[in-house]
Amino acid sequence: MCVLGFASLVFGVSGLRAVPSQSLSIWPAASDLPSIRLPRIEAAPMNTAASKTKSNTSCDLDRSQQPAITPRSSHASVTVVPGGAFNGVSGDDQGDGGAVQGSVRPPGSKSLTNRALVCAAFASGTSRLTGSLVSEDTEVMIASLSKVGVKIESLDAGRTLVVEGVTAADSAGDELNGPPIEMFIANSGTTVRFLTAALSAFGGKYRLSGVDRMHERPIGDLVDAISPAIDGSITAVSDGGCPPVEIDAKGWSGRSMSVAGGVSSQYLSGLMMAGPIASKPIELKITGQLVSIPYVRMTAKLMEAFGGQTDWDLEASQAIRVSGSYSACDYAIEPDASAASYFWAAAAVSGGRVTVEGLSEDALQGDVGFVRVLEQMGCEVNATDHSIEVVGGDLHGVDVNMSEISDTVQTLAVVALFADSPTRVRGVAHNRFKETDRIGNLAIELRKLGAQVDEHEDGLTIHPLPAEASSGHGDPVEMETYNDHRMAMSFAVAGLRIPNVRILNPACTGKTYPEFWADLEKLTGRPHHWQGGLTEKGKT
Ligand SMILES: O=C(O)C1=C[C@@H](OP(=O)(O)O)[C@@H](O)[C@H](O)C1
Ligand SMILES: C=C(OP(=O)(O)O)C(=O)O
Repeated sequence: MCVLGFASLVFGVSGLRAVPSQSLSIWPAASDLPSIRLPRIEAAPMNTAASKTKSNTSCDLDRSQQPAITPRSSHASVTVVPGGAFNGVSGDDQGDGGAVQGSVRPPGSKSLTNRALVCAAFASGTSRLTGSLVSEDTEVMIASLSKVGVKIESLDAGRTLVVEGVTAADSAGDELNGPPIEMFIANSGTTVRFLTAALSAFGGKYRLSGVDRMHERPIGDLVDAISPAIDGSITAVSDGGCPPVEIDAKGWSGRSMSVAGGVSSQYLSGLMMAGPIASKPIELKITGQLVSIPYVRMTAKLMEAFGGQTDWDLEASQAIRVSGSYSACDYAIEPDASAASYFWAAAAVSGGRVTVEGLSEDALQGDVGFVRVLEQMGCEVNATDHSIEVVGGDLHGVDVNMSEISDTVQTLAVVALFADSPTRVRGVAHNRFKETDRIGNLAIELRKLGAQVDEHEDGLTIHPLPAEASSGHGDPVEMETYNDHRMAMSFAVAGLRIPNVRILNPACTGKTYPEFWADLEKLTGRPHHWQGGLTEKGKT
């Protein structure tokens, strides 16, 4: 049965450079994490007790041993043009230098597109996914699924995907004697984690590899969860339990698995989505605290739309039972809420007013909760059942656990620069394992703007930018993006307020939002300044 539900969700709320060498633990103490029940995100006033973490992970990365971060893919840079009441221009002015005002509809959600692709790929029948994201992360998912025999037709410039699923009968049994099917998953965490689970359940011989950074991002806990249940073998090849992943299997023979939740929720989501592909009910036990919980609820809702069933009571038993099988579905994908955070932040830092269309507070994506943090900081939030508007106000620092909305930490850190008191971000130790170290490298870059930023094991304290720093620097400040789309998009928000913020490798937004720069230009009504030969394709 196809359920197009937008169920309500309670908020819980690379240039070449050696990374600093330090030991890293990523297992936050229970006291530092949100309770397993989804709380509404409450950003407390600053100055609550500092958090503690303990080291207890099989996925520690010895960063002194890591290769250098992937080089920048382009030598271009972009400087967005500041504006707003804070730069001597009335907040009511439109156009050049004015506060950011307007509305925008971001492209489809990466998380929903890649989930819907997996469920549709292993469903009986033909699904139609509308509002899909067209970006690197979805392209590598589509290319990989196509290699398993899934037929995916792209209409409307990729925004509609017609997916003809494969079933267990089509499983790649023949390939078991031949070489593995090679899949390139770039730096897409959702793709490698979802497919590792799904393909091991489906059966066949596969090798999933990506860019250098992907080979530093942990997947060992997922491989460890699958190993005892697999009829065959599964290996994470790189040191510390990181991709490439090699699978040689006839599917899953076990029915119960245990997975650690503290490094990434994508492991659990992957196992959940793989359950119906394994064609028999399974039970998943979560060990330790679970990060990014709203994504797991999103997984359950998405699966439901395609006929997968999940029965879970995280609070009582930390266990999820998965059953059912997938059947084709027409599914409408929400705009991306993490992408929306940059536009809401643009209103916050420029004293403007921005409406994001196509999202409501009932969205499946927990990142819509970002607006409630902005509200705690002093912004006004006006939500309807199809849009969320943020109106800038006087900004105050907050103390907030962002474990549930960790993709918006960089956005919030930039907004925090313009508050009148410090902001403490907690609960995001796992952010060190994303496209780059989103704690350490974020602190390095924000300091370039003149901010005092304290790095903690589980987050950051961002102190307000001194007045002289927010009025700009004579020379451009070059902001490294580490090939991390969210660094680039967040620094664009800083550039809306601070003159001469030059963002390197802007094309890295292509991971989830190739049209970001064009959409921001449209919203601000003023062209950015491009340097260094970025092509029109790169720009848009
Ligand atoms: O399941 C998903 O779609 C995602 C889960 C989150 O990862 P973690 O669970 O690793 O925090 C998030 O950062 C990522 O962008 C998308
Ligand atoms: C962490 C992210 O992506 P992923 O883990 O899917 O690569 C992200 O998009 O911010």
